[in-house]
Amino acid sequence: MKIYEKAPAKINLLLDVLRKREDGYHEVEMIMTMVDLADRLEMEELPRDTIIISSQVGYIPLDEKNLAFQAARLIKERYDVKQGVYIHLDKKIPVAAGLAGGSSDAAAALRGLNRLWKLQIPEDELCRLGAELGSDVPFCVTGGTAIARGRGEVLEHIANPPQCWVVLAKPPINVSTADVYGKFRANELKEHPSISNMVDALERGSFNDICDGLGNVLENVTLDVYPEVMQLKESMIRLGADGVLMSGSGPTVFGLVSKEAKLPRIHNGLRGFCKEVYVVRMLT
Ligand SMILES: C[C@@](CO)(OP(=O)(O)O)[C@H](O)COP(=O)(O)OP(=O)(O)OC[C@H]1O[C@@H](n2ccc(N)nc2=O)[C@H](O)[C@@H]1O
Ligand SMILES: Nc1ncnc2c1ncn2[C@@H]1O[C@H](COP(=O)(O)OP(=O)(O)O)[C@@H](O)[C@H]1O
Repeated sequence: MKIYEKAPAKINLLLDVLRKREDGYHEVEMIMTMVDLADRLEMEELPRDTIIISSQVGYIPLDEKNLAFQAARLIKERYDVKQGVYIHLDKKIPVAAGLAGGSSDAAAALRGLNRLWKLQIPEDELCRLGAELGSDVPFCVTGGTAIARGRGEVLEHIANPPQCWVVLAKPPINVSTADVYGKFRANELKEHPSISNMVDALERGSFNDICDGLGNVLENVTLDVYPEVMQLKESMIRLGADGVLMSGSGPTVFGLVSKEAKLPRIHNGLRGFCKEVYVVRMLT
């Protein structure tokens, strides 16, 4: 039997860092939501005790470094599953982009294998397993829109944003999340974006207030190293996007757009100097 799972990309509408913790991670407060740009996982049981990963792209690891591999290994170990699995990853989400592609693949593997092997693991337990694989994985297990606290794994679900267009532009650089957090200095931060304003804007479904409330304290770290990310932000604003922000640790910049008629200008304007531009819907 073959089963399929979608693994959508996330964006951070808000990302605040409160402090560095003793365990090396940073205490965060983020608001995350999903967009309709997704990898697709095909999973098939194998009779022998093995995990095989394949993908149509050549630039991701296919061995135990792959997060979908790690998800399968974790479920097999914890639930004493003797069968193996073949997982094909149809990658559409750009890699090391701040869009949680690897985390979402891991989450989709957890959900899919739970179904394939009829394990009946409840969602909160899948989230706990996910947290062992990465800070963003629990959110990718549940999807929706959530405030993420702790190192990202403590979730509180809130209202989805109103439907709108999301333009994603990824410059041709790969950013390491660990490097960005490593360069971040919490004590040099002058301003924190307001979580409560954003939650309020989401609850009221106010597109304009959501655009006004966007904020990411990691932006300046990445912008310092890669000025092209700043250029991309400025271009998106100039071309008419209503709200613009870097997602996660970057380098992808997203623009929220309410009017479809604005999209061709933004899309064509960006494609002039950025090859990877995607126009998608919010996943609500
Ligand atoms: C920045 C964010 C925002 O959503 O996303 P991305 O830009 O990676 O998509 C996340 O916090 C990334 O989550 P994730 O990519 O799952 O991180 P992990 O694998 O757990 O951690 C990678 C490394 O980032 C640092 N890290 C991560 C999370 C956190 N709260 N504090 C940290 O300091 C640690 O150095 C860790 O070794
Ligand atoms: N299934 C996967 N898809 C993409 N990248 C993966 C996967 N598994 C492991 N990785 C590794 O994880 C790193 C971070 O990738 P990704 O999750 O796409 O980025 P980000 O943390 O910026 O959201 C990449 O450098 C890649 O080598």
